[in-house]
Amino acid sequence: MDLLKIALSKGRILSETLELFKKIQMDFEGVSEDSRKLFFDFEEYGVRMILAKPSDVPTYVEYGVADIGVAGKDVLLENKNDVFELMDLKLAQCRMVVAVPDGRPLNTPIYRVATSYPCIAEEHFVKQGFPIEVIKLHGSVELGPVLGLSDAIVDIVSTGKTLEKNHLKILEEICPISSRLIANQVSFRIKSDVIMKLMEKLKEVV
Ligand SMILES: Nc1ncnc2c1ncn2[C@@H]1O[C@H](COP(=O)(O)OP(=O)(O)OP(=O)(O)O)[C@@H](O)[C@H]1O
Ligand SMILES: O=P(O)(O)OC[C@H]1O[C@H](OP(=O)(O)OP(=O)(O)O)[C@H](O)[C@@H]1O
Repeated sequence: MDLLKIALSKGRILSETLELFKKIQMDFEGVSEDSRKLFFDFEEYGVRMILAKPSDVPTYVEYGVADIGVAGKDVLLENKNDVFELMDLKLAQCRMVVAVPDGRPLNTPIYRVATSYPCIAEEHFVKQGFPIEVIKLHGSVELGPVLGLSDAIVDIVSTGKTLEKNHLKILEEICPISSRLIANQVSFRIKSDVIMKLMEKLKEVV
């Protein structure tokens, strides 16, 4: 049987994603990062579940080793993989923002921006007509302005706690972020029946 291969993001959004599938009677029991196993077959649902690093999910889907996947809009905007974005699953809702030190006087120029999202940051400032230097960091980007590495950051904000604890404030919002269901372009055509059925069920619970 040709299983529908679904790539899910490990980490913070895995449990929410599994909960969502549970709501449509797909209980992927035993899927957990703790087991260190990275793929699971569920013949009863006709599904192979793949657990990937969040930023790699669209890559697996683009190359067709996964038919569909769940990925953050941030990853999709940054990586620009050739995949279909099918629906907003409304999980892991947060915002992509520009943040600066909270005591920063208005209109202070921004020259350097620390971020894990260099493309999103670059595009945002280019649109505004500001040439900036992007400093790529892999996490804890809030340290950029605190340590004097950068004037601003472009990063995700959810509760705002990380900004607050590091004396930063939002200067502007770039876009809202949430998890999206994506599909490989060929799989979407040849497995359209099963993918459409899955989407219909998901739409009822999202
Ligand atoms: N603070 C947050 N609140 C809600 N959603 C978030 C938050 N941070 C990230 N996300 C969303 O969850 C997705 C996965 O985030 P997660 O931190 O697990 O991945 P990651 O940054 O690639 O982690 P790591 O590099 O540690 O594996 C992101 O792509 C984003 O869409
Ligand atoms: O507004 P908050 O609720 O505080 O969430 C925002 C933080 O969450 C993410 O970081 P994460 O926890 O993934 O760690 P990281 O800095 O290592 O990416 C993001 O990069 C922010 O730092």
